[in-house]
Amino acid sequence: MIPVEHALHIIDGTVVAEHIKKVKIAKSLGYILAEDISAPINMPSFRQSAMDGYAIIWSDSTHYTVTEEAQAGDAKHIPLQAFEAVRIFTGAKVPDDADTVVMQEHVTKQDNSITITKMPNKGSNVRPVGEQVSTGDLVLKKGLKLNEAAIGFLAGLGIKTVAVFKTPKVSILVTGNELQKQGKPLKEGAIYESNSVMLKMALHRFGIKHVKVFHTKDTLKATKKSIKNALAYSDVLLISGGISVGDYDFVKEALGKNDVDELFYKINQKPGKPLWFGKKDQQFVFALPGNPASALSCFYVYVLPLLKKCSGYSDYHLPRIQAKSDTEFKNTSGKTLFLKACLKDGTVSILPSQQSSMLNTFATSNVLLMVPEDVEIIKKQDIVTCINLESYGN
Ligand SMILES: Nc1nc2c(c(=O)[nH]1)N[C@H]1C(S)=C(S)[C@@H](COP(=O)(O)OP(=O)(O)OC[C@H]3O[C@@H](n4cnc5c(N)ncnc54)[C@H](O)[C@@H]3O)O[C@H]1N2
Ligand code: MOO
Repeated sequence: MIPVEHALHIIDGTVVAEHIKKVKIAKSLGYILAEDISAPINMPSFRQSAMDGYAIIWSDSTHYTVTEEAQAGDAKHIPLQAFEAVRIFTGAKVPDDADTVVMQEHVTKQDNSITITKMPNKGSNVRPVGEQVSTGDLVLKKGLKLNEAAIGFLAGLGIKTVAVFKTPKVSILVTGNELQKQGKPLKEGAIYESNSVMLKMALHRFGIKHVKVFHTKDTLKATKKSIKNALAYSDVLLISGGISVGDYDFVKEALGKNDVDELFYKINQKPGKPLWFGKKDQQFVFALPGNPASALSCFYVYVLPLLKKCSGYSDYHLPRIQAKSDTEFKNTSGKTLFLKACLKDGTVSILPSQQSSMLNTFATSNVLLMVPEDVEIIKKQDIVTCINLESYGN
């Protein structure tokens, strides 16, 4: 059995290959940029008016004659002399000879002449060429998570496609003869299968929408075959159940028979002690304990970071935050605990139903309170470390 920090260190040390694809920018939301982006054009690419008003050659005079009009989109060259003004609109090309735009609110107009009531500084309201970025500037760096602002910026630069990190293909393999689908009354000795739905939702929340689910009966032969089938489909395989020490827990042996190399098995933690992690070439396998709260807790602490790493994130662990506990809790297990808890206004409450079979209070948890293996008691007012379950894909 290895300590939690050791298992996390193994996840951190796992080298993942860069899988990259080109996508249209409108399909790139939420992906991590896999290339540096240099500006292909100046932005703006011409001197732009920042206001609706009048373009002039700045002088001490407040009187100007309006000679022409420049609309947004106009490309024509408009010559301008001293004491002349060009009626201009926001976004329009400022005549080459003009150096200043006066807002129309600071002007009174009589026929074709204007009087400036509030003279701006020379150069006002003219956006210079390349004010935002210049051609060739490194404007977005590889590793950035693409949000709507970044995509809007790319669109403004005229860029149509970008290279992003692919999200891994994930499949789930569910083990357990006792499992029954929803829709019919429970048979004696059976339970409704919930882990595949839960894990699928956790993957959906991260942005992995297409998840293939496999099922196997609890025999070595069937488990071995199902793992083979699931591996044929996936970059990352999540197995639920069958990883403990019972006579019908065949997952570990079946993984060995499929040449998946073990990277760790059994962590000194609760829940999730029998978590197994391994690798076959560039494919990764997590065998998650079947108890629902164990499976979900392991997903947050170990699986999600690996998925984020494969997807190009450099900061891939869920953030840890410090909070004040309002609950006393004894840790007599000598294990690191991940407790279902609710954080509000800097104070964290440990919830009831901590057993690994129970999801009822996980449903209202927004953090996992982490109790290190050597801490025997958490007292009220103690500052504790919490894993934030809400800032998921940042
Ligand atoms: N003698 C020992 N027994 C157990 C140990 C141990 O160290 N020695 N470890 C316990 C711990 S801790 C855990 S966690 C579980 C993990 O067992 P498995 O990963 O082999 O999981 P299963 O036995 O298949 O299932 C455990 C539990 O979860 C329910 N389950 C399973 N799959 C699903 C599903 N898809 N949806 C909902 N619920 C599921 C299953 O019915 C069991 O109740 O082992 C302990 N035993
Ligand atoms: O590790 Mo198990 O998840 O404690 O029940």
